[in-house]
Amino acid sequence: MQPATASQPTVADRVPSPALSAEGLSLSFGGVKALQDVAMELRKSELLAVIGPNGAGKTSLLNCLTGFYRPQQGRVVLDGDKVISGLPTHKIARLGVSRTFQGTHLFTGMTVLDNIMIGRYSHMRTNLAQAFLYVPWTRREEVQHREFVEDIIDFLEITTVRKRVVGELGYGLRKRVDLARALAMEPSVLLMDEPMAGMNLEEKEDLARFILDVREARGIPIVIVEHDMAVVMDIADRIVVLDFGRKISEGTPAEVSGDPVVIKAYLGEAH
Ligand SMILES: Nc1ncnc2c1ncn2[C@@H]1O[C@H](COP(=O)(O)OP(=O)(O)OP(=O)(O)O)[C@@H](O)[C@H]1O
Repeated sequence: MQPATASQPTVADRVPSPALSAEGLSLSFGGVKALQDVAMELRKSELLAVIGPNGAGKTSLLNCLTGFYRPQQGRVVLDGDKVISGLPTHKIARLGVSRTFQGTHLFTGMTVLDNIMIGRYSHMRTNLAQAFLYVPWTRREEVQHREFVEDIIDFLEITTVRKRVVGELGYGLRKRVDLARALAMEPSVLLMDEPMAGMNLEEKEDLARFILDVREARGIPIVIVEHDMAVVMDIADRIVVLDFGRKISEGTPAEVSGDPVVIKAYLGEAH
């Protein structure tokens, strides 16, 4: 076999590095093993769902990916070469990992627009004193951030409520504002923790459409933790299945839903 030369790319050169990957993650709380040697890969532009029965470790995995939990073993790598496990959450967010939460983490007394502007904070150069004195570049910077945010507001079709206080909005719209706030951070990957929980069918269909749009129109790869199997099977490109902290299956929706190991894990939950 010929050795690879500078003019002959190797297979590794041709395969794009994953947007985000986890290698050998283990995490325990006392005697509870929340994650055991879990590996996963989020490919560029894909929508990857993480599913599993209650207590399987889905939220723990998401928390390790975003730095909320620090795994005792393993590492998380962004864009093929940036090791982010061990970094504080705000640094991980600044590097482009953005998330939405179970429920929402919005300021209910503030307007939709102001909540989304908070998502721009990590991109602002202006400090508080400069903002107070309103120096000229502060004004220019604010205009640029406003334009960016208005574009997201249009994209998520929340223009009519942009000046409304978040506390007055229904749950479906709040979740859309939460998604807008996450997008305002200009993420390179987006992680969503149970976005459909507590929604009616119409709200679920709306949000599913916007999630697909984020992936398709903005090219942002997404990890979604979700209990609603109909939604997962409909929108996911691939699925990772956890049970008792271990990865028990991985593949396309068709592969995973036909996997006897997965069926057994879910039947075990029902009985
Ligand atoms: N902060 C914590 N302290 C102690 N135990 C925890 C903590 N977080 C998670 N666990 C435990 O780790 C295990 C995995 O929990 P995790 O919340 O990650 O599962 P999950 O798959 O997201 O569950 P669910 O679908 O019910 O939200 C569970 O046994 C849980 O009780």
